[in-house]
Amino acid sequence: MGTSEAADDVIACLKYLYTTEYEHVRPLPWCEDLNLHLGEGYTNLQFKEMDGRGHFQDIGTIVSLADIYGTREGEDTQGNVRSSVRKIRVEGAPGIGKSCSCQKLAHDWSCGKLDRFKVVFFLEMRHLAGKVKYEIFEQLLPKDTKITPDQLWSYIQDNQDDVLFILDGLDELSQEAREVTDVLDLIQGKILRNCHVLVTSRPYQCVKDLEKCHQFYKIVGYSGKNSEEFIHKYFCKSPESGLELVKQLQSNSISSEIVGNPLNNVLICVVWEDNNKKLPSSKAELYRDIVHSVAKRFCTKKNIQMEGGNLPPTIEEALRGLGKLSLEGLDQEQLQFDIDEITKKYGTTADNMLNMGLLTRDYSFSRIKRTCYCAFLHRTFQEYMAARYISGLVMDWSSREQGIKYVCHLFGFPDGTVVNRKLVVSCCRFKWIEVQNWLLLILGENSRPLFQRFAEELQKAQTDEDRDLLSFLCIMWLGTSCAGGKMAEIVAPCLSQRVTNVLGYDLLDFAFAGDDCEMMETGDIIHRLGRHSTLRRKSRDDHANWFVGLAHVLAFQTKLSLSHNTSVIQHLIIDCSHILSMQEEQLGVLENLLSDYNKLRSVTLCAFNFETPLRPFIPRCGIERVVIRNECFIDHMSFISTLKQLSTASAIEHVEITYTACMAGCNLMERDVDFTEFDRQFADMIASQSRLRYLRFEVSWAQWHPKTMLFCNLTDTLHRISEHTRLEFFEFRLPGIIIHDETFDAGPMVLTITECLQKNKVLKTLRLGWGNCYGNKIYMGKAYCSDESLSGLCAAIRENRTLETLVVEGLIPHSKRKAKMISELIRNKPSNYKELSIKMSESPFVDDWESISF
Ligand SMILES: Nc1ncnc2c1ncn2[C@@H]1O[C@H](COP(=O)(O)OP(=O)(O)OP(=O)(O)O)[C@@H](O)[C@H]1O
Repeated sequence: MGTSEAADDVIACLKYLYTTEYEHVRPLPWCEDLNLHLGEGYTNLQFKEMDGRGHFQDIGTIVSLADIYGTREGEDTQGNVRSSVRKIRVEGAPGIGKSCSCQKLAHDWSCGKLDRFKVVFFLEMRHLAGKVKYEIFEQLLPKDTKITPDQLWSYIQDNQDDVLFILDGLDELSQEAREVTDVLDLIQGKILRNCHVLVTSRPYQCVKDLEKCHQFYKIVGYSGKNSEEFIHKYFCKSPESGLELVKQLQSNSISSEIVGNPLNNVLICVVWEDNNKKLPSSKAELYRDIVHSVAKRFCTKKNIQMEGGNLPPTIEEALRGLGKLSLEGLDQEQLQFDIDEITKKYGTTADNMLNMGLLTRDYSFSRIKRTCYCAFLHRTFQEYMAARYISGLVMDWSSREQGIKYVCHLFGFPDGTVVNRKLVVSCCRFKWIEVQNWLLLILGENSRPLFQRFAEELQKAQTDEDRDLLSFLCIMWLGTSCAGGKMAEIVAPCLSQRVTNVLGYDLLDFAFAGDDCEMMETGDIIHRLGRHSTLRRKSRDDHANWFVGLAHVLAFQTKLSLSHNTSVIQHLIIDCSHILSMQEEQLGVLENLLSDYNKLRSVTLCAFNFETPLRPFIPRCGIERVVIRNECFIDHMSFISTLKQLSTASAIEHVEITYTACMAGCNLMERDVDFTEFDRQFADMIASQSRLRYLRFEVSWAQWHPKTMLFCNLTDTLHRISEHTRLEFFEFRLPGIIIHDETFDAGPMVLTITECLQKNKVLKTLRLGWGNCYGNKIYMGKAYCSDESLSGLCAAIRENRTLETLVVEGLIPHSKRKAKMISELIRNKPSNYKELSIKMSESPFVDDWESISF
């Protein structure tokens, strides 16, 4: 057989190898049955190319490494660039897809997609032990190849421009191999200088070996779209699973950068599948599995023996080292580490720490004073590793005490007295928020000592402010913990009877404001501001967790018998705007618990807006007092729904509803609003709450649609009040000038108030007010009522013996005769009245209403 025929045979063998063996990737090398088909599963990665000034630029269009050659091929026909670029360097973080891309390149060639090259040799550097000439045979060719290494070598020498060497993982080339191999000569063009070489390595490793390469690419992983695409490909046999996982990932706080790493992405798919199509119950389990798989992958790569599923002690030691490094780094706000220092400090463990795959290397930004450092694949990994390290200390008897001390310190409960609790806990929250959250997830029931400490501090709290803050924190942390239900048993008995998520300040804001910014450098402030804005999002999670924690506490306290003499939550003050950050399911749990919780006496709902359901917070039994303070615009339907919900609660004694702003009727969608419905609902609520003693409704600012005039009509409501046997206080206040041409007959209202005063024998305070007040005058609109009606009302007022306060503003239109009647009444007010006032309304348009005939 001649050399050329033999070379054809080699080419055929290589193609066969790449189309068969390299057709699949094994993401978990120890798991033989997990083989992903490259042709179907390969997902586009994002690449960047370094420009002449040392900056990486987006190159957008390249889809796989084959495109690098595709592009240059095109250029060749026009400008002969083809000959100048022969050595290409590709870098990327661990698991980012370097090997996979190389495999794809070889596979593409074998399928005829890259016939610009006659021969492609794909060599894995970690298996390289000698000269390239022999390694080709060792790694790629069958034993009975019909060509000798020398013959093949001379063929390569003769066809250099048609030969591509793909050299994967130069960073994995062993020291022994380095001493004997000529692969570096090949990369540096010292041999076969016209051959094409594409060499990959982890970032900034083997820099000297690669500095002469003509082009430099960096793989930056999946875009959000790519990562979803991969998930769909992974689940191509059950597309609905893919959709479900994508949805779960979107609602989970798993960082998109983490899913952007193809290895992490595939691990998430594997873990999700193994876990009955659920993301592990906690993020901590997911990270635990990812870290474990990365470490196992390293063992397989390095031929380090494992016992069963357990990691060998050297690897556990390296993971502990990484945890300590993470923790110390976070303490110093350090995300990058000097490699030399790690090697000095961690001795023999350093090698495994650096190469396991959790750290990636990079250079400092400075081009003048370059140092090589390493960093975790993502900050979240660093935070997770720090928490993993501390929880490791807590769970090991020999280091437990030290671990617990660490934990308490991180949560802002150090040994010794704390002078400014608010400052200490908020600064710790600011600095350690993620580690705190991880710890609560990893420790589970092992966080008992921490919650015991919270309970002690709660008992020691001196002021209401301290108690509110500590209760808020405890409840929020119960909601974060994966053993929140159990831990609630420890803290619940020490919580005060009044709990609230309204602190008057945001913990994370407070810590920021508490820092001495003048002492910080500008860069530091900018960095902190950036971090601060991400933390703002976290603060929403804090409130969502508070609701979850509250559910744990209520579940525990519901089980307590009434005779149990521990203190239970009786008063809730809730900023409802945070409900929006809660998930539907969590809200359902809370609603169920609250509806069965009969120990609640009062609930105050603040900043309630029409998107927030009120229902979950009004227990069906036991509640005595409901206060709603809303600062948002609210529509008519929400008024109605609030009243309906109040009607269904049993035995309420006190209801206060205050809206700072109201848009009723303004909304174009509400043109056909029937405001008599409002009166009906108000009346129903009063009728169904037989124990009601106090009812107050106030809107302090409103814009009205002309139809709102009907809002003045409270006849049904007043009928119910006249029959009520307990109601002592009723106040109704509605502002707004009614600008329209229709008139309002106030007669029926005046008549109903009259009847109410005649019939009711319990009411002590009745305040009714409409219209806006400017100076001493009240402007309402074109109302009308006869003098006879007013005279009847005056008589009823004189005869009523129970009322102590009566104020009616804006309802009765101004006229001289009416003014006289009223001043007479006031002058001779019966002795039971402490306050008696009837203010008439003026019209903004018409001076003398008497002149208008009806
Ligand atoms: N483009 C891709 N499409 C689909 N899956 C991919 C892709 N890139 C990587 N993967 C998946 O991620 C796993 C890890 O990728 P790969 O081994 O190529 O990473 P690497 O960058 O070579 O990592 P290391 O530096 O640790 O060797 C692969 O086994 C594969 O399952």
